[in-house]
Amino acid sequence: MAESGESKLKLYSYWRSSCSQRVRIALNLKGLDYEYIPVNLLKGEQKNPDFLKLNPLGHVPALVDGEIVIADSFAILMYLEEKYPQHPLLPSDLQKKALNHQASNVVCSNIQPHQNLAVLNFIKEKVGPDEVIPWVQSHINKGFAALEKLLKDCAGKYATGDEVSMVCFQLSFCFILVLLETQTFMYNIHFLWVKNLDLA
Ligand SMILES: N[C@@H](CCC(=O)N[C@@H](CS)C(=O)NCC(=O)O)C(=O)O
Repeated sequence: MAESGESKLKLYSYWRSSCSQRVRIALNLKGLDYEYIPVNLLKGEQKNPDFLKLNPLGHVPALVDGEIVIADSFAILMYLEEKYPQHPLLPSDLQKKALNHQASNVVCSNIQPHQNLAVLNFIKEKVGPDEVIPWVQSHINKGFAALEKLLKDCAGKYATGDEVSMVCFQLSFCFILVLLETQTFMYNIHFLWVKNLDLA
């Protein structure tokens, strides 16, 4: 659903990127139409000069809304929430809202960065291939242990109650951690409406 007179949203994304999945889930939850532009991280397309103009860090996702460019999943979710209030990503209860922010930031700051391709390759090259998994696991496990404590008293059907909210999207990255054979926990994480997978 693009509003009349507005250009269609564009999402630069990679199918296996957990940060991009969060945004795809939010877009689909809110019923927003968008153009999907694949950026193949394994082929290094995130380092193409044209993409670096959108995000100098060379990370997906990036959302383009007319003249507005936002290149960070948390910032994108907040933007979508303000501009398209339908199917809210955050509960109205202040405490639950704060909890969603806190848990989302644990994922964004303390867990996800450790399993980034650039980080994995750096450890592999500078420290050694056998060190990658233990290094990453030790950091990610700390984040999960904290999340588990944070959410244990409020989890319902979803992470912070019976409504889908932002932190569920943040947690959609669990499948990557399963690949890394690290400790996982699942608070009924639903892979909602993840569409347009680019399997290239
Ligand atoms: N804080 C950023 C992190 C973005 C990020 O780390 N994206 C990963 C994919 S999930 C990426 O593009 N990695 C590319 C690389 O490591 O070269 C966000 O939440 O959007």
